[in-house]
Amino acid sequence: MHNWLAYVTDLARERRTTDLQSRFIQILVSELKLRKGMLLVPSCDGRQLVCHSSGESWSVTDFDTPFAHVLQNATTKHLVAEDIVYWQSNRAFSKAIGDLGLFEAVSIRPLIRHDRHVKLLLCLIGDDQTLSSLWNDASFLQVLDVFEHQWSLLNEMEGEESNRRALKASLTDIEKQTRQQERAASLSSTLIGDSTLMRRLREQIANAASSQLSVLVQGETGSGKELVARAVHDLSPRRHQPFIPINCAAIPEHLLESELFGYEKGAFSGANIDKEGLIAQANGGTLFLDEIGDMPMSLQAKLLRVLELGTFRPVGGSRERQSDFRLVSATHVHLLDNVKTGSFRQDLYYRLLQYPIHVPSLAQRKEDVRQLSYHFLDRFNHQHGTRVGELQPDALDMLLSYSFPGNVRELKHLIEYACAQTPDRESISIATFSGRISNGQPVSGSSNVQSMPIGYTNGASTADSVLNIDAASIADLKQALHDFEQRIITDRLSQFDGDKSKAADSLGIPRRTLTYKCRKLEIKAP
Ligand SMILES: Nc1ncnc2c1ncn2[C@@H]1O[C@H](COP(=O)(O)OP(=O)(O)OP(=O)(O)O)[C@@H](O)[C@H]1O
Repeated sequence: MHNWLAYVTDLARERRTTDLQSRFIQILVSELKLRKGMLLVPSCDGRQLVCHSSGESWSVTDFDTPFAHVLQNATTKHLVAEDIVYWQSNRAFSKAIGDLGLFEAVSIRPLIRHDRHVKLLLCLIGDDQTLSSLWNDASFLQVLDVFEHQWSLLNEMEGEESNRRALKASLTDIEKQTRQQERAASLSSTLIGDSTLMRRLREQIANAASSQLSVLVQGETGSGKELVARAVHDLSPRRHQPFIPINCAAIPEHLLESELFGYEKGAFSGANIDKEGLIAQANGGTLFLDEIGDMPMSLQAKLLRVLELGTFRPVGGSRERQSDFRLVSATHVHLLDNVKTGSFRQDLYYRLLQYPIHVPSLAQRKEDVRQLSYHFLDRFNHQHGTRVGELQPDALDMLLSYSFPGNVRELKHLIEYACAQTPDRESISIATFSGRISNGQPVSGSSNVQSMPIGYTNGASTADSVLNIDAASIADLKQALHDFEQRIITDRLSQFDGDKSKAADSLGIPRRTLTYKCRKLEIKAP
């Protein structure tokens, strides 16, 4: 005679279904001296039954175990040794049951029927007589009832709790997504363009900004890589710390190391004081290495070391320094090709590429040409206090059919050039572009002296005129210096028949620097 009711408080005390199940089976096994007891729980998709304690599972789609039948018919099965032979072809089942003794049986009972669904199976293996009388024992059936109630209650509470957690997680996800979208949208006043590609780019920037990963920005010259790098910094948690840019192509090789790492007094002749490098200055903020593809091999190894260890040593220094910076790099070359040809370290490449961002060329997003054109036109008017009107339809059409090898930078220069050619309050005509674009192609030498406005006086066309700038009419110093530099280099290149080494020598700058300037100023060698 079992005192089942003594266990009721035990069961009512459990607060989790898993604990309740274990406690229940424990009670049954010890009270009935069973060989084994299991509770089988249908998986979420209903295709499997999973044992509450061992995690073993049985498919219930093939009906090759009695479990599937009990689940389907919702009636108790009591199987003695000869019945079990029939099911022994299912290895997992026969392993779980083991060899039944002569007086042993397997009882499988469906529990907690709800909407014609069975929520649990109780499987008991033990003495045949004990098990067959169990289902007629009123006091046991009362305990079973308590167990089922308690299980349903806990299961419902756990379901609600998991729904609450899932809801909270999805709300957090939605909030995060909304925040990311707002951050991406906040870039639309600096990274102009409403094309799908531009919107996707802004989203990528917002995602990259919230991570700590190294970002590699790739894209054609003039497509906006530097703007993207800056935006990654501006949206990142480091935005109140310094953004330190350096162009690896613009600095002579022998100076690049000391620029980046700094130097200590006496490191070389002329090093009269300690000088902090850009890596140290970027501490807490972002270091932007533009034209990373031009970084010399020797420095690539040193950069990799800084990225791996977070420490570096200034030139001539003996002590390691620390700098916590986030690296953003950019290149217009296909860096993987450089890796293949051995001019760029593969390990560094993958270290830089933790978060790749590709900036689409302007030709890939022609929809943005109009918006960008008006952006540059408004900026021109604002900077020069002018009121140049809109683009005439055929002028806009010409821009839309142009291929823009120099990307957004070229469009910007074209608009500035057109504005400078257009009298105040008049609209920009197609004729203003005639010196720069013809039949959808750049006019050769269009970046030369004849076409560029300095101080917005027309007609400066020779090297001599470089010195004849109407300084009083300069309204944008940056633009004037740009044009001035462009004229000098263009003139010097034509003087040396396009020989960059000679032109660079004659101007007292390294060839690398000249090459870099030519690209930046869109100067094509004659
Ligand atoms: N989406 C854009 N919206 C507004 N201005 C842009 C956009 N993209 C580029 N620009 C402008 O175009 C010019 C060139 O951009 P930027 O210097 O970022 O290009 P880049 O890809 O870094 O060029 P390079 O390869 O020569 O270094 C800049 O004046 C920049 O402000």
